[in-house]
Amino acid sequence: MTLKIGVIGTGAIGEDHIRRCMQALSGAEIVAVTDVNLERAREVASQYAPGAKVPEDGESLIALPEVEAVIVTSWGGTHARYVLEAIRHGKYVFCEKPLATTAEDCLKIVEAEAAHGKRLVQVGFMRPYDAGYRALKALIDKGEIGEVLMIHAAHRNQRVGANYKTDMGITDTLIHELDVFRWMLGDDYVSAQVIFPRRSGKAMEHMRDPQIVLLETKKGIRIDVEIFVNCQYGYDIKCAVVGELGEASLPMPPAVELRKSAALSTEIMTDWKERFIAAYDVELQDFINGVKARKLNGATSWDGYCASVAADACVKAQESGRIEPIAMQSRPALYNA
Ligand SMILES: NC(=O)C1=CN([C@@H]2O[C@H](COP(=O)(O)OP(=O)(O)OC[C@H]3O[C@@H](n4cnc5c(N)ncnc54)[C@H](O)[C@@H]3O)[C@@H](O)[C@H]2O)C=CC1
Ligand SMILES: O=C1[C@@H](O)[C@H](O)[C@@H](O)[C@H](O)[C@H]1O
Repeated sequence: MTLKIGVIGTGAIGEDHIRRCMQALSGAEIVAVTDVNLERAREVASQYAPGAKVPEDGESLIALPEVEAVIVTSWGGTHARYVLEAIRHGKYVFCEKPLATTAEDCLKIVEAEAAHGKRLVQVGFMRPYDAGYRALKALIDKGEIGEVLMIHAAHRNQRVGANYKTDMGITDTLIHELDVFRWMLGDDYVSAQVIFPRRSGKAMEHMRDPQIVLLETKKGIRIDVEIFVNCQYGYDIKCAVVGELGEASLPMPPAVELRKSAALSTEIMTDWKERFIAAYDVELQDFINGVKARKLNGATSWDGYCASVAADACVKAQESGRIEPIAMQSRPALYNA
């Protein structure tokens, strides 16, 4: 059986997921696409999914009887309304991160899904599907470095556009770390602080970049994450986990070592699409298989909510300069492992 999917939002990652479903993965086809920019939706459909319908808005797409599952890749602020609408129709939905831009909206989704009584939502946190992070978690779980004490991490983008604001360093960028560390450590956050080092002259005038986020978990693990979204040289994701017995680091993606002119060099990627291409493939194939098996495996609405609560505290900490507490509601039984 081929799973019939509709996609809302045909920008950068929407287009890439449509290509992925139509050309790289198996068992699914894109039968409808839409975007507030309908011209863009038609262009993407004609390139990758020529037979797809182009309804005038996301709600109409979700209501189409042939659409069995929905992928939401519109701007973050629009996610909640589409995810809630998909749940109302009892349809499976893959929502790109963030699940919603406020913890309050994430909680509405959690409550709607819990009321429905079974999982319908998978959040597009792809790092738990990345081979490097999986290897790192496996090593930690085996006890190779003993109890984890600290994490030193960095999330660097080459540059960002004019619409990117300082708080997006948290809600759009750090949100990946907020999710992946919960998954890797099986732990939750209790507080956050944000420190601003000297501002890079390469950042747009309206934004403060870089920033350092300090997190503390329930177990007392301390995490520092550098967010630097105009680092100029490449897309660089680093993560070193320090335990009682040693340190384990996220591997770099494989790259040829070049020895030339008395120098040894390896290429650094510049684009998230390439850096995590395999993880996105595995993640979406798992969603397709999960819908068919009526059992989703990837990040839950609860994970989306937890990341968002932590993100809200970090944004507050950006403004207050203080250590801000992070407290979750109690977890509905639907999300118990
Ligand atoms: N998992 C990951 O690594 C990544 C996730 N993302 C997430 O994917 C989402 C989209 O990001 P990009 O593709 O980079 O942005 P983008 O700006 O390239 O594309 C977003 C598209 O959504 C459309 N759109 C906006 N509001 C809409 C609405 N109400 N209904 C229908 N379409 C609407 C826009 O016209 C645009 O074409 C964001 O939430 C972003 O955080 C983006 C990049 C990587
Ligand atoms: O999700 C992503 C973007 O939306 C975000 O803007 C980037 O900072 C991240 O590296 C990328 O993975």
